[in-house]
Amino acid sequence: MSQQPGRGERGSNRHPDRRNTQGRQRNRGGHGENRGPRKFSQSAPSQRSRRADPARLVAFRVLRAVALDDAYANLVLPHEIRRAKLDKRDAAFATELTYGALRAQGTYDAILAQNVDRELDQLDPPVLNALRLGAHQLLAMRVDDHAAVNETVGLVRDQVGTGPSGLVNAVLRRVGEKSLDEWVAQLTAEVGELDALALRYAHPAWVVRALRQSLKLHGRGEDLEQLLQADNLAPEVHLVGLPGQLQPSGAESLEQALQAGARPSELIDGAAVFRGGDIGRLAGVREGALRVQDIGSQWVARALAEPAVSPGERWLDLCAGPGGKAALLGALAAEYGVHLTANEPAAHRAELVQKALAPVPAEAWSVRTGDGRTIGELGTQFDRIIVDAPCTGLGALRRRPESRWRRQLSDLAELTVLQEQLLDAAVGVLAEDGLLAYVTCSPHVAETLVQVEDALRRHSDLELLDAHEVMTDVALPAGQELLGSRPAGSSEVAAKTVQLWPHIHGTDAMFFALMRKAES
Ligand SMILES: C[S@@+](CC[C@H](N)C(=O)[O-])C[C@H]1O[C@@H](n2cnc3c(N)ncnc32)[C@H](O)[C@@H]1O
Repeated sequence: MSQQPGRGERGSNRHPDRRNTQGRQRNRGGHGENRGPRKFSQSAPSQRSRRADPARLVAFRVLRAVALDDAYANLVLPHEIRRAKLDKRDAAFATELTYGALRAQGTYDAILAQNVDRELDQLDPPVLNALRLGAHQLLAMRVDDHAAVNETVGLVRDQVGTGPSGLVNAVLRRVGEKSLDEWVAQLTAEVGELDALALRYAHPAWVVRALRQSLKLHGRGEDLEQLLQADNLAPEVHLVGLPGQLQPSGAESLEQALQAGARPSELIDGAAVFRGGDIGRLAGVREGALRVQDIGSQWVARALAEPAVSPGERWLDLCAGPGGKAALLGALAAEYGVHLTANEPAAHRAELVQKALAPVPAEAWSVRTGDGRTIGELGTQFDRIIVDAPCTGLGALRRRPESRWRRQLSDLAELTVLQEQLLDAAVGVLAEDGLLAYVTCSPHVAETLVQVEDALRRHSDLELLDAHEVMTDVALPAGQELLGSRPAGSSEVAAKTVQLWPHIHGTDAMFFALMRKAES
């Protein structure tokens, strides 16, 4: 690989919350080892590198796309890495830099604001993005200080022009004068506990508040810091081998994944955990019988689909895009001789659902492209329905580094109305004695417990089942143990529903409620 000037050792994937507490004397290892006080280049910024380092340029491009086009970093990054033809090591560096700078953006902005002589929103957006990248290298990566500053200045000269390079140089030098812990200590000296946690763990304060409330109501009030820490770690890759008589078989594909280094899930059957490695090279993934899917998602889909199925049932996935749960439900539907309708309003996402279901025998499923609120137009009653509702996604912050800063508290109002309407539409097409699963990848109380309580109030013919029991039934022993006991003194809805957590279950923070429509 090409030797990057002074980049230092890469790949620590560390985050602000997990950094050492040794202050300025930290050993950064590798050829960029830095054991003493920080050293910066003596040459003026204008005399330094004009060329942007390709890995840093990739990170810069992704941050620009996220800011300007509302792009998702996890979708843009692989494309930019391919475009720049980065080798494996540079790709890992670009990934850590991109995700780290995006995830900790709020914390870095607070630090930068201490060192810039104007409001941050008065800086050119590309300059601010470059400063965030520089801050992440200085404060959370094993990169030599002078390389972090010089390369960021070079990036700015190459991509923005020489004008702002002096400012970038000066600001980053000041940022590099303290460790992250020292900056956080300074910034949190006079703020309340919640704001201090928000800064330390790089979450917006309203998100910390929402997570704290949800943890409390689920009897885990002590866990807040652990959860915030878990949100900042890259998730492991979870795989599902689709069940049933598929060609090729999901079970065989899963076996191949295990031989390639994956380990079987301890929580549920048919799942595996893959750590480091290119999943694209697994034949099963290319052929579709082996899919990447969070184990929490698999777990709730199985909990709806496994209990006492009768052939000929009709199932509905009301919010199916991009098709993760639909693929698993479709494969189970084919196995049990039932039919799945997968509904999704966004045409491009409905296409993804079609693609996800492609390995499943076609007679077992169909896709409807339409608004879930109009599902009654089909004139069909369904025996099992999953409403995997559009939500804030606060339970999947590990996966989408930028999402915590993009989401606003005000989004909740619109989303909770939509969730309510989708639940009502689902109840309208639920057959007597039929099962309705309500799922979110958010633990926000307004999207979870409150939605279920309100739905039960609006629909007196709905009965809340014990989702805890159903999820325990489809879990392996370790999964049963991890589900644990119900929170003491919680409401009936909290006791009968399940909230998974990244720091406990290693899954997204999925919420699962199961209801049945009474026979009249
Ligand atoms: C949380 S995602 C579903 C994830 C999916 N079940 C899976 O496992 O891959 C929510 C989905 O709801 C869709 N959606 C948004 N508005 C909707 C509506 N009015 N009716 C039905 N689905 C909607 C979104 O496009 C999105 O694909």
